[in-house]
Amino acid sequence: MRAWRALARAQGKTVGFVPTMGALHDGHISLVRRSLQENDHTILSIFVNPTQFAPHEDLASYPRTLAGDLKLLTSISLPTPDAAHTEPPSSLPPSSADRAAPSPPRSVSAIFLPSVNTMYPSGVSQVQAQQRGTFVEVAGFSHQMEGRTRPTFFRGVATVCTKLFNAVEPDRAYFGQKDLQQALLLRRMCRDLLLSHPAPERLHIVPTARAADGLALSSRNAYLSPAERGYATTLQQALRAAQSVWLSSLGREASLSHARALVEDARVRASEAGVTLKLDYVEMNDPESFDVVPEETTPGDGRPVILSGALWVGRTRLIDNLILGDERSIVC
Ligand SMILES: Nc1ncnc2c1ncn2[C@@H]1O[C@H](COP(=O)(O)OP(=O)(O)OP(=O)(O)O)[C@@H](O)[C@H]1O
Ligand SMILES: CC(C)(CO)[C@@H](O)C(=O)[O-]
Ligand code: BAL
Repeated sequence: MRAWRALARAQGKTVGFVPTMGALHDGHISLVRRSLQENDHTILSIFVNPTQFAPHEDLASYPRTLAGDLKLLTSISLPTPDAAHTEPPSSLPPSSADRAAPSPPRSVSAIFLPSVNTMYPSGVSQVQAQQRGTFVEVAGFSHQMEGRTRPTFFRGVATVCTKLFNAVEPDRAYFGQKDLQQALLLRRMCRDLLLSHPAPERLHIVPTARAADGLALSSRNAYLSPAERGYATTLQQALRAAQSVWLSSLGREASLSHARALVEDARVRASEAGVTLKLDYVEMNDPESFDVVPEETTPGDGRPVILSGALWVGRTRLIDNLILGDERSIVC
């Protein structure tokens, strides 16, 4: 990894990085495409990180599909931005500049598949009290939203991403909006740790890729039975319902109550079909502090708000979110 990175630097090539846990889908591919557009090299890592899973969570069963992942990654190619922009209109004869050899299409340059021992030289435990070695905590930002149900999750994510960033030293890194709290927290971590690889403003958040019915793509969707899949869009529908109430300036609680009521209706229907739905949370939080927004906040205030939630569909925990307002004004 270090030799590959040193060569890219010596050649003056930029490196974009997409960290993943594998079981790749079109959401991951949208991050890869964005990186291919913006960097000379794109590197993707696949590492199922034990420390972000609590002992009762699904580390053992997490989908691992390496052969398919590698096949998918090697099939992606994108015209280089230069080649795409210099194509002459077809009615004109090519100029001498146009006749210069076109740049080859860009594809993923490298795939980083570290072992658990490489990533955790001091050993690894999913039990925080038994962990030894160096860990990274983003204090004050790891207990809200996802962190309330998964109190050790962001410590594991921040730790592994620090290590991955140190290994790859990317110029830019790409994360998905589906895991919005994770991406914002990592941006803050880069700022707090004065990282230049990537600099916080070069940690990019890519919109959530969705199935045709609106379900956010996720590796864990593979756990869903066909009957469960029929109810998996409930969370997205609930968030949309809350959004419409929010836009009528009825306030946080009215909006969230609407979402909860929609989930309750779906829960009753699902249970008649033998499918269990259980709402973990729906919340509205400030994108900078992650605090719950005050009840009196309205869309007219002009500050963006994170509307997010998690829903158990059978034994599968699905998450989703919407940014209400102008996401470009989110600073951290
Ligand atoms: N639907 C999606 N759209 C855009 N980015 C996504 C999507 N799903 C995942 N990502 C992003 O891909 C990166 C790697 O995520 P990961 O490998 O955990 O996949 P995942 O589908 O989120 O898995 P999980 O089921 O564990 O949530 C993260 O930055 C994540 O936010
Ligand atoms: C960022 C990440 C790769 C860290 O393990 C993981 O949390 C993920 O895939 O979202
Ligand atoms: N995409 C988030 C990884 C996790 O849930 O563990």
